[in-house]
Amino acid sequence: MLFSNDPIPVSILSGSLGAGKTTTLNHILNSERELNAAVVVNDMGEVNVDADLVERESELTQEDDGIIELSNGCICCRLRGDMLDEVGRLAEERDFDYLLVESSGISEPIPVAQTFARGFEDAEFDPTGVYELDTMVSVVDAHSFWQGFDSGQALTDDSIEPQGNRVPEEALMDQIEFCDVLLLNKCDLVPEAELDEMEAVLEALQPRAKIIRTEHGVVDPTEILNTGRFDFERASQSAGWKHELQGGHHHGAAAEEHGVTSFVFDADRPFHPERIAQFFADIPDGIIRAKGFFWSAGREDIAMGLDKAGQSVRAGPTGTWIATLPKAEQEQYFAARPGIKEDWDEQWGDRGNQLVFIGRGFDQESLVDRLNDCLLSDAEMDEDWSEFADPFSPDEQRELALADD
Ligand SMILES: Nc1nc2c(ncn2[C@@H]2O[C@H](COP(=O)(O)OP(=O)(O)OP(=O)(O)O)[C@@H](O)[C@H]2O)c(=O)[nH]1
Repeated sequence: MLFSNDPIPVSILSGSLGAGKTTTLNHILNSERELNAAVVVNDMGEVNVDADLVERESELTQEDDGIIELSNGCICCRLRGDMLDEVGRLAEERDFDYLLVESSGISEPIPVAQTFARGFEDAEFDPTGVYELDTMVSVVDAHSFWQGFDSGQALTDDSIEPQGNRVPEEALMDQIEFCDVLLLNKCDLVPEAELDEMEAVLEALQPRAKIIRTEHGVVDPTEILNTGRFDFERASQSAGWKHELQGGHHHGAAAEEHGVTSFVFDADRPFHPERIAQFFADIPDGIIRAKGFFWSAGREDIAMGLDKAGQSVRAGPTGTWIATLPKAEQEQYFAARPGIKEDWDEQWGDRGNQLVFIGRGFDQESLVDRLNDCLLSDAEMDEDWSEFADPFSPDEQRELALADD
């Protein structure tokens, strides 16, 4: 039992459509009979099927406010304020000790976590001190794991309304990269050897999370409730690619055995815009994740970003080079990050390329050769860069057209 001033712990379940979130939630509710939980279920459709399933298979009912349904929208965007107002109302009554949230299959976990950890400007209710985010759980479907990274397969499904121009594989990547506990569910449908391989990939994409294999969502509730694992700063740094950029390369025996590798391409000369765009549109299938920033010749004023999740590849303007900031701001930046000046170029400052690639069974050497060929040659370094054809969008990261196989 909580004391009335203790914050109420919250566990959030994310995961793609049909991965097993509802099944897991029901398992938890049924095996923790003593747990006095309230549940928020977010469904994209008009009828909240998941809420009905939770109600039918557990002892909670919607009438006595055990379950809040948020339908026809997503709690990571349109329904963020609604969710807070609802859980604020719940907190006033305060006859429960734990809050469980099941997000919709395409929810991005970061904004949902932010809503609980830091509140949301458009909502009246401020959750800080009332709720405390305890564990972010992502449920990954082992049975459709590889297809999950295939070209927009789920986009053809009419029941899904993509968020903006985001695609489900990007949501899947977010869910893998931002969580404390990762349930690899539906393990009954996949041979052991293949599960080992998936786990090696998952570890490379997300080195911090605890990975647990499950069948029909059967997991020890202590892995999900009151774990105290969530920490916003740590979670936002936990993606494998960030780790890699910070020089934290260490893959275990499992990765090695399954040919899972990663590397950072680092160069301080600009890319030819047309050649690098072509390269991005034709990255080998083995690369599951690529991320980072780059310098496209002719765009000296802006840092370009690359974001590849499965078959989806986005590239375009993303940020600012420190070299383009006013002197006073630059000094502040240098003061805060003493190491940065080591890579500072007299003429070009911090402009350069840092791209992380994570995948399995790809030929790193040939990839690096291809990337080197995309850099400007010595002769091109002396040309007028503004004359180069530039296929990138002028103002945002956009999906690149995929090269025909
Ligand atoms: N074989 C097998 N089936 C499973 C497993 N877990 C869940 N299922 C089935 O998969 C289907 C989807 O499970 P749900 O728990 O509804 O998945 P969900 O993630 O809540 O789905 P959405 O809310 O639609 O995104 C159901 O028919 C489950 O019975 C599992 O481990 N193995």
